[in-house]
Amino acid sequence: MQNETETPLNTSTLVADPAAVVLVVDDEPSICWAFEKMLSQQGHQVLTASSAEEGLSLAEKHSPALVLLDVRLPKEDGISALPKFLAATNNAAVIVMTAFGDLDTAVSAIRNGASDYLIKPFRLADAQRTCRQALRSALDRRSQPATPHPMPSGQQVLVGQSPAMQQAFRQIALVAASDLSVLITGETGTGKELVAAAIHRNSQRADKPYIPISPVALNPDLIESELFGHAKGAFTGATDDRAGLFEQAQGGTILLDEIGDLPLAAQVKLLRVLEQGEYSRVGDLRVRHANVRIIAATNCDLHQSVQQGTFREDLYYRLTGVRIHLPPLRGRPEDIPLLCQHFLSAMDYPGLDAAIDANLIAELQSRPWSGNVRELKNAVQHAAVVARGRALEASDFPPATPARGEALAPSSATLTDSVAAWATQTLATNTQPLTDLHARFLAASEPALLRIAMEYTAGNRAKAAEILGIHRGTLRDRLRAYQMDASNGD
Ligand SMILES: Nc1ncnc2c1ncn2[C@@H]1O[C@H](COP(=O)(O)OP(=O)(O)OP(=O)(O)O)[C@@H](O)[C@H]1O
Repeated sequence: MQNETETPLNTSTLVADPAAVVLVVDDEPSICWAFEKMLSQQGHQVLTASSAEEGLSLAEKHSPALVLLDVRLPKEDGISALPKFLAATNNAAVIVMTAFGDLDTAVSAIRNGASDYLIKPFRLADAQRTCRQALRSALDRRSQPATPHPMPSGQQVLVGQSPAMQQAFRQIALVAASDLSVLITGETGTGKELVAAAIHRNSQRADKPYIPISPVALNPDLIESELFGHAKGAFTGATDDRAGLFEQAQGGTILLDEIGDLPLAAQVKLLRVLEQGEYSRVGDLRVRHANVRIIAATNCDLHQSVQQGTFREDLYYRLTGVRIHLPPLRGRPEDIPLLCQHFLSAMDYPGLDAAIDANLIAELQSRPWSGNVRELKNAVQHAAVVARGRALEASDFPPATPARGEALAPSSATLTDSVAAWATQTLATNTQPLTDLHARFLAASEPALLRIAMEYTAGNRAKAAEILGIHRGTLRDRLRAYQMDASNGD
């Protein structure tokens, strides 16, 4: 991006635009940085990714309104990934970024559904104008009535034949018809967000906005303002009145993902919305009416959070009235063949019927899938790329990740011996019959593992969670449970 000759930014007019989630996919860190700075100054939430694959998983999770997509990316290029971004987002605007002389690519990108393109190197002022126009038309499109009960795109279809998933489907159908708030529980990657989207899509609010919000992705100092809006002068930097996400979702549905991460002050406001259908912007006493259905999701034990004082008890009981639980994938192996077919068919994999044989299915069903359906989806996509059109084999799949708890599985004789000695001694020294040996083992061994991961990442929880292969919220809960949460977070 060229910065020297640009016209000055007119931020006073920009802050009036509604805040949106913007995704920048570029392997040049300087480009990501420049967009992040420019767009976050305008109040947008900016996510960045250095590859199409990483970008797609963020797009699926956060449904950005605008995607800035570079053409030249390390693995899959931007042009071939474009349809996937369009499918993974709800009518996002996609701006394709190309190098000089690559105009033909840009033109074909527009033909394939991109909203606009930018030719590198570009001036900041041009980029700003293009982003603004694209965002406006995307937000307009999103707020316009959609076709009633649109067919879900391949990305949004919930697949499952196990009794547990059939039960979940029944519950979705029942609650969709009502306007009740719902709590969706389940381990990471079990499909909670898909369920929330399905409830919205099948409800009377289907033609109104559906806004998934992840409190951990919001600036903790501004979270109340992001959710409920603020009045001009409410705090330093509040230069204008601003509507929050609840206002943008008016008439529609909000998904509060990882609800356990919501700060206590925002929990109070949320309870008021749930009980009285009212809220006020930060710094503004005027009572506003919220016509929004609230769906919450969590992969942690909210009841434990209540006991630890980090989650309000009244809110807990208000939310747990209707609960849909998604069991882990290892508890419903009969869903694995169907899911594999589904993910391969979404990739238009040739010879679908013969692509996976019974032996391979049995091998996949024996894996622990601690990342659940998300891990299976990534593994199938990985295997399909390696197999390049032939029938898939076990060796095409990435190695199985260890089961929870098995992460501590001994890799050396010394560790094995220590675990065996510990278990023998614990059993021998207990006078009462034991019923919680596994929990005791975790409590004895897990703190050391967490401490090392936290030290290794200099206290950065997001990185530590990545290394451990667990969700950030889970790590936070464990650190809290072991009273190891004095560090700064991320
Ligand atoms: N039953 C299913 N059928 C088809 N795809 C699924 C199913 N369950 C999950 N997926 C896919 O797995 C991925 C993870 O799903 P999702 O984001 O809904 O999980 P989650 O439980 O909300 O995870 P997290 O707690 O980490 O936010 C998505 O790509 C989703 O499309």
